[in-house]
Amino acid sequence: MTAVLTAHGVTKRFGDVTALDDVSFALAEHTIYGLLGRNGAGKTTLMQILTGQAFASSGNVSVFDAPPVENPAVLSKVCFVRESQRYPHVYTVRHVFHTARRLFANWDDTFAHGLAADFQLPAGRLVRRLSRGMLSALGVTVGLAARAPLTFFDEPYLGLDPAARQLFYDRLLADYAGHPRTVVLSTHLIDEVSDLVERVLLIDRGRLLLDEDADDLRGRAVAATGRAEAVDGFAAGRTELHRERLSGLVRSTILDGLGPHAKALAQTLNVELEPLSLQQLVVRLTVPPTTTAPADREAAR
Ligand SMILES: Nc1ncnc2c1ncn2[C@@H]1O[C@H](COP(=O)(O)OP(=O)(O)OP(=O)(O)O)[C@@H](O)[C@H]1O
Repeated sequence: MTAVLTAHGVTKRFGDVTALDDVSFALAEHTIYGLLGRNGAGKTTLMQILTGQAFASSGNVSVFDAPPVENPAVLSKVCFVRESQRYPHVYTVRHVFHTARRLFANWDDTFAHGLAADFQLPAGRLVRRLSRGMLSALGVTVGLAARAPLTFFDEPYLGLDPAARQLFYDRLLADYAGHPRTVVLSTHLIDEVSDLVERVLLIDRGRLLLDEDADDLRGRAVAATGRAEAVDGFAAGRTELHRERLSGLVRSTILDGLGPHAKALAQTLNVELEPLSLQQLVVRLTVPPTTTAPADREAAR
């Protein structure tokens, strides 16, 4: 794999809060990542450090083989789109595009104006007069048209309605096909991006819980439903993440439960198997179990 970014042992402390705890991973070129995790998990803090906007308390980051902090050569290849982006008071949408053209070597003005039209973004309007959704559309437009080799989207599309979000996903995929780059999407809308992302980084309370191929994860866990003894028989020796009772039946969430052997066993035991979506899996891995079922998060690594 050709890495565009590597992070080694990145830890970030804010007083007694450890926002990131010994996080290490690499981002490959030409890959779309989903950066997932619950509120306060550390996603924004991580992206700020990776884009040179904040210092790690310890550990190091290399972006295109150099430290990103105050490094214009590196930062010209990196685009960080976030909802809290501030613009000068007098800026219109057109001004933002002008500035982006100077900042990003691969900026495509025609693409930007095409996206603005798609999102019904008035080019002459002051940014401070845009609606929340329009501001999100502006962020997304800049992130796409910049065509930066490394682009981070920190939930910039939260203000977008479902149709506009779909437009963003469609445009991203279409443009990515012609102009492959590394994209990191931080989002809580996991089901929506589940088919888009190729690899998943899951952060839980500052620690990197998963760094895996999205396809592998999609088939990784199952919900097994049946009578308690049957489910016990199926779950024996497997990693059970969660268990609940449903009117006389037991439903157990199990990791690595979908192989041919498991399917045959489930059939014999009369246990019904249902694959978990990426979102369900992330919820199960990051929400503490409310029952006495054993939960082995380490096994998910
Ligand atoms: N400047 C700061 N000072 C103190 N604590 C901070 C600061 N920035 C972040 N934190 C804390 O660090 C932790 C991680 O925050 P971060 O914003 O990175 O989470 P997140 O995963 O992006 O959350 P969300 O999904 O809610 O946006 C939280 O506990 C947060 O309160």
